[in-house]
Amino acid sequence: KPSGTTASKSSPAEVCAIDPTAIVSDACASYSTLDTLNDALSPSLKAITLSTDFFAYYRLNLYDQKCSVKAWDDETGTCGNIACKVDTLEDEQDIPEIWRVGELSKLEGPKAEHPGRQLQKERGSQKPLQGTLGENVGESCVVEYDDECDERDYCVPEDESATAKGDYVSLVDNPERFTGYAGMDVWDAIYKENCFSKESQISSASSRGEPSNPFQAHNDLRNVIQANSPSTELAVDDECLEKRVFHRIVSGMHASISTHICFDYLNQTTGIWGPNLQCYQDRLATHPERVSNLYFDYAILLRAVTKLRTYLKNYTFCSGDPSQDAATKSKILQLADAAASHPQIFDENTMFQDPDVSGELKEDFRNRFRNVSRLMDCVGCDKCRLWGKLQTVGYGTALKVLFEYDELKNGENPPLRRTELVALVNTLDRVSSSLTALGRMRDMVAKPFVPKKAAKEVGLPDGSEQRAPHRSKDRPDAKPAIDLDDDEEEVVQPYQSVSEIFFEEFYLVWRTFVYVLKSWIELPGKFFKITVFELSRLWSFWLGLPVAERSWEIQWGPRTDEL
Ligand SMILES: Cc1cc2nc3c(=O)[nH]c(=O)nc-3n(C[C@H](O)[C@H](O)[C@H](O)COP(=O)(O)OP(=O)(O)OC[C@H]3O[C@@H](n4cnc5c(N)ncnc54)[C@H](O)[C@@H]3O)c2cc1C
Repeated sequence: KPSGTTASKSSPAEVCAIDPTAIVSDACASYSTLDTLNDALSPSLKAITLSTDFFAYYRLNLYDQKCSVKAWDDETGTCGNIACKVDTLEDEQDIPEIWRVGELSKLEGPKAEHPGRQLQKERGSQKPLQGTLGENVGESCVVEYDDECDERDYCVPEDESATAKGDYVSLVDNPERFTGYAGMDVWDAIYKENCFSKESQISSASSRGEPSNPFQAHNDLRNVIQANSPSTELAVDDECLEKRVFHRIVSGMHASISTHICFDYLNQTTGIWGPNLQCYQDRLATHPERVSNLYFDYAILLRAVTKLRTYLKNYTFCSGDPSQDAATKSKILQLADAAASHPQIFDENTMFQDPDVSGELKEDFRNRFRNVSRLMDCVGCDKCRLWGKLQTVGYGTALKVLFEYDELKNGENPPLRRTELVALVNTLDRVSSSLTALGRMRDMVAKPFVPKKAAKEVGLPDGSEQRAPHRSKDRPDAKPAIDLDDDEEEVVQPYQSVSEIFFEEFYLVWRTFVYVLKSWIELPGKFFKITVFELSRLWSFWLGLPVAERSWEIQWGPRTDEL
């Protein structure tokens, strides 16, 4: 297959037209490589996010920050209008009670208020939260002491006026899933807001007296994006490159949220939680560029965690609890080591190359992430806001690590707060879960064998069938659901007769046979094309002409589901 290609736009009937062997644009790995990596790493990631106090709780100002976008565009004054745009949240009163935010998306897990400095002093370091998160929680691993936001951060400064900076929430007990919240206007504001006008780019370049090619870094980025832009959603033009790069990250985050919504969906008629394949088709399968952006996000997040390996070796996870500290450290280092043992999946050195513009681009990113984080305060659903805020901090931290950190140095790197580390690892876990969920939903569409009644229960369109949902044991709503985070979940086995099993196996053997036969038939032609291509490259080289990039590569055979 030619490297650097992704799928063309798929028809609604297709599952997902992304070619697994294609390289994810901007990253250095193919879709199937990232899938394999995710399969290998997700158990250790789960062990970290589910079972360490340090990574299972998060501190944020969830309720006290007003939806305000004032700072984002003081000069034009348009921010007020965009702020108004998100006031559809007020309209939730029109929604039937059962669908209101208060009903569906209230935080169910333990919460604790962050103690102010004075209270912390009085309570001492062992029980600063006084058991409010549960008696078994190592509070010294959870509490973060107030510090100031560094100017170099991609983070959002918390509300300085608040006496206590935020609440602690359990991420394990507040899973990201369908809430019924309609956030289209917030997404719209997020995508619209982050664009720099062409004029500002040109003026910034001309003020430096650069007549030609002032945007080498922009062009580098544009080239890699252009190589793999399968749809109009990521259409490449010359006007706003920063927006497009930023867009990939946000769109990947959006795709991840959509995946969790579709995978853990509440069927309004039956009250059953489970995958909604129509939702998957509508929001993901028919938009390969969104899926591509999700993979891109996985690559940058994992690369950031890998880059922190040395830093994590010297990090103190919870003062005063050496055993927890050691356990947490060993788990996160195991993940970083395992990730580092694979070839690099993302090369941040291809970005921000030009010393003349890289400072501005980084500043742009920082400002945009702050703006997006501020927009998260406009999300009118507690749980969505929790995960939205966490994930923007997670991506901001990844960018900070990728572009501000030097792997070989330690003391000179900018400080990393506990919340940033927790957000980064949990954001990676969100995207990792999304890749797994996408694979499952892809399989469900591709391998239909559950009776129609069960298919209807999980929202599959008429005429389709699918696997039955898993039954989750520990959810308060205890309805059948697939829970990627629950290792002990019981799988409801779908009904399959002996003849169905036989034909399924027989069909697989047949497809394998056809595949092998076809490969042998095509082999001489492929060898001939490769020889001609290589000779033409040699010819160009000999003449001193630019040598075309190699457009073929050797790959392992397909997975069973690709046959
Ligand atoms: C920060 C945030 C967090 C949220 N968390 C949750 C949650 O946890 N649970 C929940 O049920 N709801 C959540 N929502 C709401 C949810 O994301 C959707 O807004 C809602 O389900 C309605 O979906 P939709 O299909 O109408 O379009 P939306 O997902 O709202 O998308 C709006 C428009 O954006 C475009 N678009 C969609 N996906 C992408 C993409 N990946 N890349 C580029 N463009 C895209 C499309 O043109 C689409 O019409 C959240 C919303 C926000 C803003």
